[in-house]
Amino acid sequence: MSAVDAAPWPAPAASGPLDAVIDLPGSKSLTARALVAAAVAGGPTTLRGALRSRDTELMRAALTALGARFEELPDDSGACADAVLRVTPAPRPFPVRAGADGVARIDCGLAGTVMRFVPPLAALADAPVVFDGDAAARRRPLAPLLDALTALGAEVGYLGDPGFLPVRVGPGGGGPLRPADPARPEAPHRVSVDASGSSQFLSALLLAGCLLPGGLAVTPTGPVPSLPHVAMTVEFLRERGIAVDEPDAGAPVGARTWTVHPGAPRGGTLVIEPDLSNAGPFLAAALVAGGRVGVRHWPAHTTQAGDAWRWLLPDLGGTVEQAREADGSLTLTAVGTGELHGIDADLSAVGELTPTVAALAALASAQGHASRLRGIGHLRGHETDRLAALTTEINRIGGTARQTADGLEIDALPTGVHLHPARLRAYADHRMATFAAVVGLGVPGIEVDDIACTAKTLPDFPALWAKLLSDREGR
Ligand SMILES: O=C(O)C1=C[C@@H](OP(=O)(O)O)[C@@H](O)[C@H](O)C1
Ligand SMILES: C=C(OP(=O)(O)O)C(=O)O
Repeated sequence: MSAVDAAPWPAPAASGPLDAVIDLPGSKSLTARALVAAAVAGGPTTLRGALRSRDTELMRAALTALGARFEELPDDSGACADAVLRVTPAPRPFPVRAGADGVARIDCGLAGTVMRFVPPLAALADAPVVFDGDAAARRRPLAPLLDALTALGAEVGYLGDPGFLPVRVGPGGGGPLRPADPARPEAPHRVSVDASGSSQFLSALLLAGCLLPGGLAVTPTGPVPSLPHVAMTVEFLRERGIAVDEPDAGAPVGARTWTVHPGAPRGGTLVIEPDLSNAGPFLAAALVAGGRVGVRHWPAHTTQAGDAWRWLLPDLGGTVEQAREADGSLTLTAVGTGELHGIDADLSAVGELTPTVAALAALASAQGHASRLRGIGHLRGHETDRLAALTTEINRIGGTARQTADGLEIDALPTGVHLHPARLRAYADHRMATFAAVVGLGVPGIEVDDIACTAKTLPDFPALWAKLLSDREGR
């Protein structure tokens, strides 16, 4: 039985103002970087608060196939229910573990982080690896990264459609492992990449770049979306002792070069922040239902895209408060009245927040407000074509949405026209499933065909959502 054959999930409608405070598991993006850095580090790493979800389990399996070891320890802090992981880094070159048929395989599932961050490591392994994933992963862009690896001397062989999974990646003649210039061993390797389809191509090269003799200088040939995620990669490497030179923000596109210097990231203990992108649907719930929803342990400084909720939610009709708890941590609380505003926003830097923003915008359209979401053409290459999916699902419930070249427009509905119940499709996309959950708060009778796909980054979503709605005492 496939997930969509399972019984649809009835999205609960709001029955009154909320008053909840929640703890969320660790950030998917920070956990992915932490697992990769720990797997190639100069010594063992202990990770606290690491996310356990489909994406991060696949990342662990991928890095295990390249020789890293992961051991779960009992959580002695009592502070969080997430895994405490002890990571023993892989020796180099990474010793590839082949299956019974002599072929080493890595399953990427639908995880952009696995399908982008791990192939550069396979170029530094002792044998080729075959990467494949879900049917939807075979449609996600990969060619610019693989072209960059080929330019660095790796072996890349397409096993299906050129430019897509499945693909075999190996060290070739050892290209990336040799100095770029034998006469100047300190000189970095240099490569260009078109990262306009995904910032993950740039992050992937930077994460592996410190392992190349001389390091790696990467020049994107076009615009780069999701720049906070690149900043996250850079900050992450620097915190682990790797020097990274960043280009001037004002430098022209095509002339901006990120240079990562050689070295092994430091091991040690690392605490992962809660996932602020996954905080979005919960905070949005306060705007739809009215009342208050707090998220504990909001970081005071962060590179996570989800920190943008602090300005996005006020634009959409809510207010945001931050309070310091007795233990010194921050709780961020969204406060709403049920009255929503439309929004006209460039979301290129925070594209993964779009489905939640679109849910609020769709509900705002039934209160007479139009919205325009711009700068997010690259969402066509996410877990599903999110611009197509959001348009279809908003129109399915009686809204009026259309795609533009780089985003979405949602028209204000005439007075007296309401959104109506429907069974919404998730397209195997965790954020389309949570889009539907937020819509369902405001439109009684919404069902979701596949709520289980939220396990990609937030396995407990249905239970957390139920608690959000029942927890009237909150604190
Ligand atoms: O590096 C990362 O962890 C991510 C980068 C972004 O990818 P895109 O630049 O492809 O949007 C983001 O949307 C994705 O959810 C996670
Ligand atoms: C785009 C996303 O994921 P991925 O890491 O698979 O690219 C996302 O989580 O919104």
